Amino acid sequence: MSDLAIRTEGLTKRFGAQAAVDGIDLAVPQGAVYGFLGPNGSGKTTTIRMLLGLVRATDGTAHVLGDEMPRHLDTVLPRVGALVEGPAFAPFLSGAANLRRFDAADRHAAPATRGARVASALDRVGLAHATRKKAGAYSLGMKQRLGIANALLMPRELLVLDEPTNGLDPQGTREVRALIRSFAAEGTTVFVSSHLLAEVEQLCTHVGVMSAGRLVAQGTLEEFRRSGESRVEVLTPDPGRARAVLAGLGLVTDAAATASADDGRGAPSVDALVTAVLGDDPPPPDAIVAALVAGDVRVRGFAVRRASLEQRFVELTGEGFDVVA
Ligand SMILES: Nc1ncnc2c1ncn2[C@@H]1O[C@H](COP(=O)(O)OP(=O)(O)OP(=O)(O)O)[C@@H](O)[C@H]1O
Repeated sequence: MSDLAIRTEGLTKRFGAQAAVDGIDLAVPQGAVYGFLGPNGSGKTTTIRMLLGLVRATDGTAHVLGDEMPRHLDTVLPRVGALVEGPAFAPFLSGAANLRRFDAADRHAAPATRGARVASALDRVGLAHATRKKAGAYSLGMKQRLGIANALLMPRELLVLDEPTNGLDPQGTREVRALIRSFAAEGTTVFVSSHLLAEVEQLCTHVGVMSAGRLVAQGTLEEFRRSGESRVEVLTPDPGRARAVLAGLGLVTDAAATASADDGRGAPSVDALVTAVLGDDPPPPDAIVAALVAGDVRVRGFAVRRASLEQRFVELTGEGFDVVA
């Protein structure tokens, strides 16, 4: 199982009677950009805190980079860069001075190379121009990038980022996303939590969906796309016959949305939209069209549509997502 950067089994955290995280089995492949998606309060931050050894699990196990946490905290954490709830920067110190302080607190960081490390981390996140500026005068996006620079002071195999674009304006958001992509391009595994579906869709190779403390789905983004229901849509002035043909193909048609002039050949025809769910092993679209035509259905429009990721997540969590990019 060494190909997993993060693996948990039955990981659970209870606060009193409430299970904030309820027996989750995470599997984060090495090299993945894993989007940990869920509405507010679904248990993402608590999970991340357990992974990093910031809070003890009530039950279950967590392995990070192959070693059990928190037992191997001392050897695992130096290999992990983390951004959790924004680090507390001293507002009156410059960005560079803040990073030097954090670097000095890391006993694995050689003091002789500190200046170079800090300069290169700031450069990496695009803050080279603002090294002397006080952190208190940074924009929110700059502060977040300083937080990421802090996570990058040492070479990391895994980055764990808790809502890294939260509160950022569109420009800051774009910058942080571009950074995450560049880490991924270098082969760093990234575990990033988000309540933004569009963000996960744009950034991630894998996704895990949390709902009320449970991991309700997990897999590649592509698997998610495919797991949503597909529907066939037929625009026709002959909805009755179209329904009969689709039913004959074993497809379950949706209730008619609109009444329409049906099957009256010669009568002024009104197009109706007939839709049906494509099940597990549907006939190919061309066979559906052929069957419709053979069944005397005048096909004026035809489409096969897959449920959007948003519809899929709503199905899974019973909650709407904030879809703003
Ligand atoms: N220290 C704590 N004591 C009691 N309850 C807590 C504590 N920390 C978290 N919780 C509860 O656990 C649940 C999960 O919270 P968590 O912060 O992990 O969710 P989240 O998905 O990260 O949400 P958000 O995006 O709002 O941070 C919430 O109901 C929260 O109130």
